[in-house]
Amino acid sequence: MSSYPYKSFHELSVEEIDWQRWQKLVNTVANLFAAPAAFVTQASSKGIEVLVASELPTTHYSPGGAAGMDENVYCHYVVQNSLPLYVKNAEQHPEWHSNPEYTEDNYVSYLGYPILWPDGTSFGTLCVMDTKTSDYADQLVNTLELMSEVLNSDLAHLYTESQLRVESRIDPLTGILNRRGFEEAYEQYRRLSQRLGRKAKLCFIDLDDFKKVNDGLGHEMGDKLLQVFAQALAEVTRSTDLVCRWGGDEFVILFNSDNKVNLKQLIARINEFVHERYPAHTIGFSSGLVTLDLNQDNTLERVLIDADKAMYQQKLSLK
Ligand SMILES: Nc1nc2c(ncn2[C@@H]2O[C@H](COP(=O)(O)OP(=O)(O)OP(=O)(O)O)[C@@H](O)[C@H]2O)c(=O)[nH]1
Repeated sequence: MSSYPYKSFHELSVEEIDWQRWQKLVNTVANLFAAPAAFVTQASSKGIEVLVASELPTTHYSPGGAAGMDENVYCHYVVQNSLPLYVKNAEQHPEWHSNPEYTEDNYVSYLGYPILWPDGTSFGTLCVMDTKTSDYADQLVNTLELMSEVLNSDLAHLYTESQLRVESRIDPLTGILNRRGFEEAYEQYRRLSQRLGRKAKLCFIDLDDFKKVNDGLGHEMGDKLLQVFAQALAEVTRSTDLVCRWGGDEFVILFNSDNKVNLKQLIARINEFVHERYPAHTIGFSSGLVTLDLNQDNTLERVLIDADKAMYQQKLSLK
């Protein structure tokens, strides 16, 4: 194995972690075991990364420090097997004689419990290390297990919270951003673009006579056409563009680039995509494209009014 497949915790879009509580917990573990070091670690692409370290002068590793996959450290065993590990005296176990924690930092004793994401995948460990051999009472060992379960449940809350956050920003019918998700993403993009001096284009799209589609073909078919239309938008745009179902039969695309947008070509590609899947139906739509000057404080509201106007002009010209 070259590295753990997990993202570093700091890269996850979770903001609600109560670091102070985790710090207190780790300090308490060191205290309770009268040990020089306790840690919460995470398995990440770096290997085993220290997330929280006991705040003691005797604690050798600090947050951010990591042991690579080639280093025979205790936590690898716990993460890879999702099992606790108790080494009372590494000297008596040749398999740990190549462990730098033992050979270089003299951590001869290790007790660690796995910390798991709610889906059962490894998160990391809660562990305590000592430079003396140890013989912890069962009660103490059980306490560490209990504390690792507290961390598991913190992670479960974070997981649910971040899932909910994602779900509340996605339109359930089409799977693309909903209005709320788009508004947030637009704000982020606007701020970033102002800093980087980037430009963007925004396209507002409204399906033509969609009421007639529903009335003529039924609501279910209407839903399917909305889905395939959203798929078409996602297909013909770049992964860095934002595609949103603004509501009902209205869609918005934010083109995240300085590149020219060829609306005619885009419309043709959307039509082609839909036609390949539903040859018997065409989805007529009108679109309005505006260029955004992100150096001006262009609120989304302002931009959409302009795009909407451009679109209605097109719609009227077709009637
Ligand atoms: N099947 C389906 N229809 C929807 C959904 N959301 C909105 N609609 C329908 O989309 C239609 C939108 O109607 P209007 O806004 O009047 O627009 P239109 O009929 O497309 O007319 P123009 O915009 O003037 O071309 C309404 O009939 C809505 O019921 C949905 O989730 N599923």
